[in-house]
Amino acid sequence: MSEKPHTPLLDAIASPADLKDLKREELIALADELRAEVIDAVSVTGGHLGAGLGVVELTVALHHIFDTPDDRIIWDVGHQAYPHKVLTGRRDRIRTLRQKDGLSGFTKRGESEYDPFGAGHSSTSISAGLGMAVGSDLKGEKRNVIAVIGDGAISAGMAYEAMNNAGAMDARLIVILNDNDMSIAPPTGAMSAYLARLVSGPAYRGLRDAAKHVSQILPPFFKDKARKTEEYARGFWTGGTLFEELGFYYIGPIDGHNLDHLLPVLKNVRDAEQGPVLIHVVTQKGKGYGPAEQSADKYHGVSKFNVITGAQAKTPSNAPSYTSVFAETLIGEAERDERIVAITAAMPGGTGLDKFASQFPTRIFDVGIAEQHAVTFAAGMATEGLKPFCAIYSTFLQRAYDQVIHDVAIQNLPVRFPIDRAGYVGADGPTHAGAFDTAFLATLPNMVVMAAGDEAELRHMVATAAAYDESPIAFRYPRGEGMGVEMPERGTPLTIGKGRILKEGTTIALLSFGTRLGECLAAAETLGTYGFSTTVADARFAKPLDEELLARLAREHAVLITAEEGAIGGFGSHVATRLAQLGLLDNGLKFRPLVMPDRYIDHAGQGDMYAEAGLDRAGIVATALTALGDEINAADVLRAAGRDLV
Ligand SMILES: Cc1ncc(C[n+]2csc(CCOP(=O)(O)OP(=O)(O)O)c2C)c(N)n1
Ligand SMILES: CC(=O)[C@@H](O)[C@H](O)COP(=O)(O)O
Ligand SMILES: [Mg+2]
Repeated sequence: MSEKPHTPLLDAIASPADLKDLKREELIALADELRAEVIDAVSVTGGHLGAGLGVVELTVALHHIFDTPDDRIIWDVGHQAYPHKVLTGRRDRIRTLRQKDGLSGFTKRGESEYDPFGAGHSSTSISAGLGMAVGSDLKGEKRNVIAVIGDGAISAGMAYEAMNNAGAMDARLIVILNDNDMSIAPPTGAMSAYLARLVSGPAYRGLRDAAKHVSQILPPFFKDKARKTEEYARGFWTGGTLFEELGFYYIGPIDGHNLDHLLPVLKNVRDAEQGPVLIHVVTQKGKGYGPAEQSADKYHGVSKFNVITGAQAKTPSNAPSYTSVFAETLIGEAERDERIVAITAAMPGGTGLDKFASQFPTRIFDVGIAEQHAVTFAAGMATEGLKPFCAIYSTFLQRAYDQVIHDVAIQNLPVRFPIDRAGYVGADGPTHAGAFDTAFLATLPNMVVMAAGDEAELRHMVATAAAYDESPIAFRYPRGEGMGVEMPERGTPLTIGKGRILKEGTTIALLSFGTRLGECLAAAETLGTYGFSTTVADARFAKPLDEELLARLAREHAVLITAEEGAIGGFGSHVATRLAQLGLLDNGLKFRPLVMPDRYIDHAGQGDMYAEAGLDRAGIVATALTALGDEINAADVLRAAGRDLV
C-alpha cells in the first residue's frame, strides 16, 4: 500500500470557486497534488487512469478560468473526468469510483451539477455543447460552453457533423481538442496523421517558448477579422486549416501541461466575442506516472495497482476469457480461410483482435472510433466475397443500427458480427451494458442471431459464422471469463436454428440464451432439492428459433422459463410470440421470460448487477417456485440471497 499523498492545497478546495484566487505557482502545485490524488484513488478502485492524468493541468486551468457550473464543461467519453470530479466536490467519494453505490467512472448528470452532460460513449461532446450554446442563447443567458474531446474521439463522424453545424451557425462554442496521440490503442487514420503534422510543425515548438506572445496576440486576433485572414493566410498558427474551413478559429497546438500556456489562452478565449473556437492542446496520456507514460494502452483502463511498482492486480482465472476464445478461434479459422478479414472500431485490445493483427497484419482493419463506417465498410467487403468479422461491443454497435439494417440486412450481405460485452459489464455501468443487441438484431429479417452458452459454444459459433454465407450472422458473448468447460480443438459449425438439451426433466423447463446457462444449471439443482424435476436447454439461436425444441419444452412441462442477458424485446419476446402463434400457450403452460428489468442498473460487480436483475440462480429458482404456487419457498430463496420477492 502506498502512503496517502500529501495534499495541503487540494485539501482546501471544496469547489472550483476555491481555485479562483490561486496564484500561478499555487495552481501548478495544486495540479501536482491532484495528479497524486488521482493516482492514489485509482490504485484503490481501478478504472480509467491514463486519460485523467493527461488532463490534470487542463482541468485545473478550466476550473480556474471558467465559472463552472454556470459555464458548462463537457468531457467527451467522460473517462478522463476523475480530476474534474475531485475538484468539483466529489473528492470525499473518489475512492468509491466504479464501485457499487459509488461514483460513476464517467460524467453523469445525476451525480453533480458540474456534469452538464453524461457520457461513456465517445464523440458526443461537440453536439451536446452546441445544443447547450444554442439553448443558452435562446434563453438570453450568456455562458461559455466548452467541449473537451480527444484525438481518438474526434475520429468519429458525429464530431464532424457537429463541427459542420457549429461552424455554419457561428455558434459561441469552445472545443478543446485534447491530442495525446492515443486512442485506447495508437490512433489510426488520416485525421490522426493530420494532427501529428500540426503538432510536429515548427510553430508549435516556437509557441511553446512564447506563451506571452499568445496572450498578447489573441485579442486582436479575434477582434480583427482582416488580421485573422492575414495570419491564417501566412499560416501563422501552423495550419489547422481543416478546422478553419469548418468555421472554427483554430488556436494551437499548445502545451496542455503548461499552465503558462493554458491560462492566457483560455482567458483570452473566454473574454473574446466570437463564434466557434478550437483550441488544439497537446498532452501526454498517463502524464506524471511512469508506468502509465510508458505504456499508455495498458494504463488506459486498469485494475487495482501498486502505486510504487505499477503492477496491476490479477485475479486468478480458472478459464479463458470469452474475448480470447473468440480471438484464438478466429485466428484458427482465418488460417484455413483466407477470405476471413477482421474489423475493429478502435478496440483492437478489447475485442482481442490485436492478436489477430499480429498474425494477419494485412487482414485486420482498425477504422478508428467509427462504428457506423465499420459496418458499412464490412458490407462493402462482403460484396466482394470476403468474410468480414466486424467485431463491435454490443453497446457500441448501437451506433451503427441503420447501417446494420440498411447496408447489411436488407441487402442480405454475409457480414459476421462478433458481439462482445453482451449483458452487464460491471464497473462501466449502464452506458456500456450490452442490453439491446438481441432485441435490435433479432427483429431484422435475414439476420441470424446466436448467443454462446459457454466458451466451447463460442468456439462453435465462430466456426458457424465462418462457414455460413447465406446471410448476416451475429453471435454474442459476455465480458469476463468462461465457465471452465472442456474446449474442443476447433469449432464445429452448428446447425442453424437448432438448440440443445443439457439436462432432461419433467416439470420445469429452463431455456437459456447465452451464458445464463450456468445459472440455469445451478437453479435446476436447487429446484431438485425442492422436489422439482427440471429440464435445462440451451437455445443457441434467438433467430431462427428452434421451434421443435420450443414445442417439446412447452408440451412436456408445466413451467417454461427463458433466461437471457438482454432487455425485453429479445429472445424471450420472440419465444413468447412464437409460442402464442403456434397455440402452445393454449393449454395452461406457465411461461415466464426472465430479462433485464426495464431500467438502467448502475455500475457494480457483474454478479451484483445480475442479482439485482433477478437473473441469477436465486432469481430463476424463485421464478419457478412462484409459477408453481410455492411463494413461501420462493421468498425464502430470495431472502437467503439478500433480496425480496417482487
Ligand atoms: C462510440 C464509442 N466507441 C468506442 C468507445 C471505446 N473508447 C473509449 S475511450 C476510447 C479512446 C478515446 O480516445 P481519445 O478520445 O483520444 O481519449 P484519450 O483516452 O486518449 O484521452 C475508446 C475507443 C467508446 N467509448 N465509444
Ligand atoms: C471508456 C471506454 O469506453 C472503454 O475504455 C471501456 O471502458 C473499455 O471497456 P472494457 O474494459 O470492457 O474493454
Ligand atoms: Mg487520445
